[in-house]
Amino acid sequence: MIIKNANVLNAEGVLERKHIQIENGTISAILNGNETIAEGSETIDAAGKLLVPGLIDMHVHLREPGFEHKETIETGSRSAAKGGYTTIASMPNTMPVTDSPEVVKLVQDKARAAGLVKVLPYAAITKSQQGQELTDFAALKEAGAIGFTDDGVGVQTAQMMKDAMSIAASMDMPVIAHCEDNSLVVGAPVAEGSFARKHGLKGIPNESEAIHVGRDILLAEATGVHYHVCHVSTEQSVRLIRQAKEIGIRVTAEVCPHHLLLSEEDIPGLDANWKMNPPLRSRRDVDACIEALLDGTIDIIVTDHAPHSAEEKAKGMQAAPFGIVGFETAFPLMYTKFVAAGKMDLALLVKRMTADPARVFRLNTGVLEPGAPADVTLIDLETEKEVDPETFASKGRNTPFTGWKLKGWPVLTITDGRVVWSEELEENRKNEAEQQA
Ligand SMILES: NC(=O)N[C@@H](CC(=O)O)C(=O)O
Ligand SMILES: [Zn+2]
Repeated sequence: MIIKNANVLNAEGVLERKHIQIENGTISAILNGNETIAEGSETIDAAGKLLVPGLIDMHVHLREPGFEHKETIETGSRSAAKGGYTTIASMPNTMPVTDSPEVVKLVQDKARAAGLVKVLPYAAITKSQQGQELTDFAALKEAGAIGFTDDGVGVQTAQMMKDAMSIAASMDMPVIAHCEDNSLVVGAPVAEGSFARKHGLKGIPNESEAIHVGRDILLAEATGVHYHVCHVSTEQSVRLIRQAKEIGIRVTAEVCPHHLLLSEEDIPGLDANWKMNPPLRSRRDVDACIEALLDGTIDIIVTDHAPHSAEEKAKGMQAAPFGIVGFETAFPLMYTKFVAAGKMDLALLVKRMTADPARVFRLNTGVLEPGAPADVTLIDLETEKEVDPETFASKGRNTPFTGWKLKGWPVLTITDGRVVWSEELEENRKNEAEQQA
């Protein structure tokens, strides 16, 4: 396969016209755009499109097994591919929880059957994510888990976290933490602040996140583990991570587009499509997260794709589950609101969604070079479209970004040399499904 005339970022972050040659699922050559090429059996003309390494999302919820009404591994994979992702890491808060080799294998098997993107499973730190008893780390690593996390809940006791980190360190595995001290939260659906006060709701304080970040940084220092902080949302967490990095503690961190783009002041009313954990916080927190992403304190961008059904979200701000979908809006949001708005270089945005996650989690993808897997995404930086949840490939429609006018839409996604998403492919798939019905 040849992808010709693509715009590719060079090492200096400047766009150059290139032809990408793919053989047996691998990038075999990257040729200068003015070279004439022998066209292969399959040629894709990418003229005018940006070609980047397939995007990598290290924090996603695919809901299978157990919550297939929200999403399945297949629908989640398709949503990811449509969003330009070729590698995603799935969180273990399924039912049963991904706390045994059997569930790790089930996730891998379903992902392979879907055959769209690479799904890297995380396994739970504690059995059923109850915080009481550690899982069998060795067996889970052996089964293919790439790290340990109880995402969805914080590990409440320091001793449990320290034990988890000691074992993970001894087997060279990372610990990934959802940072939340439950004693500071109790039943609050939104952040502490003006929105909570206005609507008479309990508030989630910044300390509930940052207190775990601080505790865990000390434990990471003591154990030497690679400690990765999930969905950073507070100024205080940023400060602690920055200091820890300065003194050489092995900490990395992620942030979600919604925590870079929305504050509590933007929440229009009691609509649960604006309810997620961590919650939307103050403008100061948003600004701190942006600064941290730009200066490298925060290493990577993740979506925390968290689909829920419309019925569940209709229960209202207090009762609805936390979470919003993310795959299909992440790149257009970040491109339009940061790159096109002149606040971030295109090369840095792409790096935070490809090479940086690959570096942090030691993946063999995320770069465009001969010998690398042919995981690539073509992006249209010109066409403006409105976010319309009805068009999502995800089962989830829960997004606060409905109606936003964005550019930077992925148009073609290739995993291991195979086109896994394009409009044409999608049309064909729908037609076939209709004929079968
Ligand atoms: N982020 C969310 O709001 N929800 C996630 C859990 C999580 O990532 O904490 C979910 O599983 O729904
Ligand atoms: Zn979480």
